[in-house]
Parts: sequence; C-alpha cells; structure tokens
Amino acid sequence: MEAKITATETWRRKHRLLHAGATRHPFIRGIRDGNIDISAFKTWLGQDYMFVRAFVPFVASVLTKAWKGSNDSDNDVEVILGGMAALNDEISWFKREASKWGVQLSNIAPQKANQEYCRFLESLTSPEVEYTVAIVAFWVIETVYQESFAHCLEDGSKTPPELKETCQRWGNEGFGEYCNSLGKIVDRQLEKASDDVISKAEATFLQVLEYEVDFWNMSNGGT
Ligand SMILES: Cc1ncc(CN)c(N)n1
Repeated sequence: MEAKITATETWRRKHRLLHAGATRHPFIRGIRDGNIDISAFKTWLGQDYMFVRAFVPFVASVLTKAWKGSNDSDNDVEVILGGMAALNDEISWFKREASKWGVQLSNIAPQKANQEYCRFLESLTSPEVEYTVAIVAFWVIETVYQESFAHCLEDGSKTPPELKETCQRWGNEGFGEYCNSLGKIVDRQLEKASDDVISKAEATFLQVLEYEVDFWNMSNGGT
C-alpha cells in the first residue's frame, strides 16, 4: 500500500520552484561552495539578529494560540516552547558571533526586506489569525533555515570551517527533528481545517517562502 502524501509534502511539491528558491538560494550555495562573500555573511548576521528579536513575540503568539486552540495543546505547547528555548540560545549566539566578526549589533538598522518580513510576522500575531495559519508560518520559517543550512553540511560541501558552526545551528539533526514535529502539527491541523482556512494557510506558506527569498537577496546586496 502506498503511503499517504501529507498536505505539507503536497505543497512542497506543488511549489517546488519557490521552495528551492528559498532553500537553495545563491547565498546558501555560496556558503556550501566556499565562495561566500564575507561581507554578505556579516550583513546577514546583523539583519538576522534583528529578525530573531521580532520573531520571539510572534512565536509567543503561536504558543498562546496553541494553548487556546489546539486539540492536542499539551504536545503543541511543548514543541513550541522548545522552539522558544532554542531562540533564547540563538540570541546569545548571535551576540557572540557578531563580536567574533566585528559586527556592531547596536548600530544596525533593519533593511526594507527585513522590516517588511517583521511587519508580516506582527500581522500574524492578531487574535483573528487562526492557529492553523500561524503554525504553518512558524513551521515554514524554521524549516527553510533547517533545509538551507543542512545543505551546507552535506557530503561534498566546501563550507569554510569558520562558518560550520553557523550551519550546525540550524542544520543539526535535533533541529531537523523539531521541524518534523512542527510539520506533524501542521498536517494534523490541516486535516481538520475548513477549505477557507486551508487556502489561507497555503497563501501564508507561499508568502513566507517569498519573504525568505527576499531576506537572502538583501544579504547578497539587495534591498
Ligand atoms: C529570516 C529567518 N528565517 C528563519 C530563521 C530561523 N529561526 C531565522 N533565524 N531567520
């Protein structure tokens, strides 16, 4: 008997070009091929620190929605809480990494693509946004980083040694398992969602992928 294809897998296949645009971006290919421009890496580092700070209240809102709106709220809250704990470490890591590379975090202003992405996250914190839609956004955001940075650690990659720790942060197996847990929550939610919520959730999936592409473009010198 053939295994049933999940909703998340269906979306990934249906939108594979955009998905690959986000997870195999030239910025990531540059790390993997060992020819990344270090100034692009430093731009990404500073901008991503700003992004992560704005990501925390978004994740807190997903946690609240899970607590109120999930029929397996104990499991969901624990998975999301694990993500929040990882974000706490991530913020400390950004500070250490920035000082290692001489990036002054206090002097950084978010660029346009970053501001727009953070505004989008803020719009998803509204109580009117369904849990299913918010958890889809959360899952894609985390999974894009997991798949992108894991690609830089695969056999045959020429990732510079000084960037390996960055790739490990999101490319490690534990982070992969956490993303799979988020994907399972998404699939469970989508199975019982109305057509209207499913359409909104798919539109959110696409929006996140587009914001992620713009974010990498910004690090490579775009706006
Ligand atoms: C832009 C972006 N997207 C995703 C992640 C992973 N939390 C991140 N740190 N930054």
